[in-house]
Amino acid sequence: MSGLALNNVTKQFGAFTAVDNVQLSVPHGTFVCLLGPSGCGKTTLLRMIAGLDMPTSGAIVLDGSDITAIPTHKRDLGMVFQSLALFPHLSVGENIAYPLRIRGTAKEAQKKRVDELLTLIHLPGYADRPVNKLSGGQRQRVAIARALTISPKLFLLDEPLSALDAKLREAMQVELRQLQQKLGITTIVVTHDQREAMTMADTVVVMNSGEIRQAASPIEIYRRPADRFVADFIGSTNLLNVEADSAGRATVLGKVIEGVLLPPGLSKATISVRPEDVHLTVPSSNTIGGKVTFIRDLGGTIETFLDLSGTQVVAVSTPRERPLVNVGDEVGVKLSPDVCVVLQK
Ligand SMILES: Nc1ncnc2c1ncn2[C@@H]1O[C@H](COP(=O)(O)OP(=O)(O)OP(=O)(O)O)[C@@H](O)[C@H]1O
Repeated sequence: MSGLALNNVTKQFGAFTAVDNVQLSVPHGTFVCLLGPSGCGKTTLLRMIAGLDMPTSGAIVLDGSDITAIPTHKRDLGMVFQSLALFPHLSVGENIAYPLRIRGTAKEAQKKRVDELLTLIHLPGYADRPVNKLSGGQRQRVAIARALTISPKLFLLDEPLSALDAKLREAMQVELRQLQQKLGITTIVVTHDQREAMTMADTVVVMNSGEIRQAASPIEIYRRPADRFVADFIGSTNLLNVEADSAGRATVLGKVIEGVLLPPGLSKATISVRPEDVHLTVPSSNTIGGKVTFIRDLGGTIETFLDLSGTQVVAVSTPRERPLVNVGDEVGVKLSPDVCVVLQK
């Protein structure tokens, strides 16, 4: 297979397992984001792919060859880490040309490649500027360009945008994704920012405690979370306890949610329902009864907080579709089956 494969990769530090039996296949040209809470093993996994850490067991395979024991500098990688490590005393062009210079590439070819890359990162004509005179975002682009100078097989980035302010960071996410698509380079980015992951990735890999909990497209992760951890970690969600009736149908507070079945043999479970999928209506025999406890109007969206006999639920709507409710109102909650995800774990 062309691309990267992680086969049962485990990393232990003494008795502590930082990465636990990770299995992942990254087809050539894919953009993958490793996402998860602090300490879940993202950086350790990236460092093993980079050859900076050796797996305790398992294999790393690139384009069909086992590279587990190959040193970093022979892996054909481009890397950008949080501390960009640009050479402050060199110009933009000298920084970008550095990987070619140490390989003894001819001056003319170096210059040509630098110009190509400067166009690619939207900084044409910047070759002679000192890097310490650049803005944060410009420096970030130079670090990215330098990592791409030798057209690597794999592009690895660890929290590359975390030092930037929110606005610039969002712009750079779009830029990085567009650049990756233009070059078709297999890219793996570590981030703890789910918006960033959703913006850039073909595949989001959600990790917790050293394990992959789900690896799927952003929309699938959001719409069909594999378990409770993923449902709760990605976006915000409502977790509702459900019980099976005699026909196996899910019920909330005694009301059947038509079309949602619990797996055979399971009498209780939790369902995840996104706030934008909670619809409010007038109370009736087919709705779940709730009371409005708080309304937060954020301009673009309105959050309606509800109490469903002790369970807190949030419904999000836009001003246009805003239900006419006030704090203290009794309302009916309607859940359509396609928005309810039954979580077994
Ligand atoms: N060299 C090491 N020796 C011992 N423990 C380590 C070492 N490197 C990492 N760890 C531990 O392994 C776990 C995973 O660390 P890692 O840096 O991969 O997490 P992370 O998901 O990247 O977290 P963050 O988002 O905070 O950077 C942590 O509990 C960390 O303390």
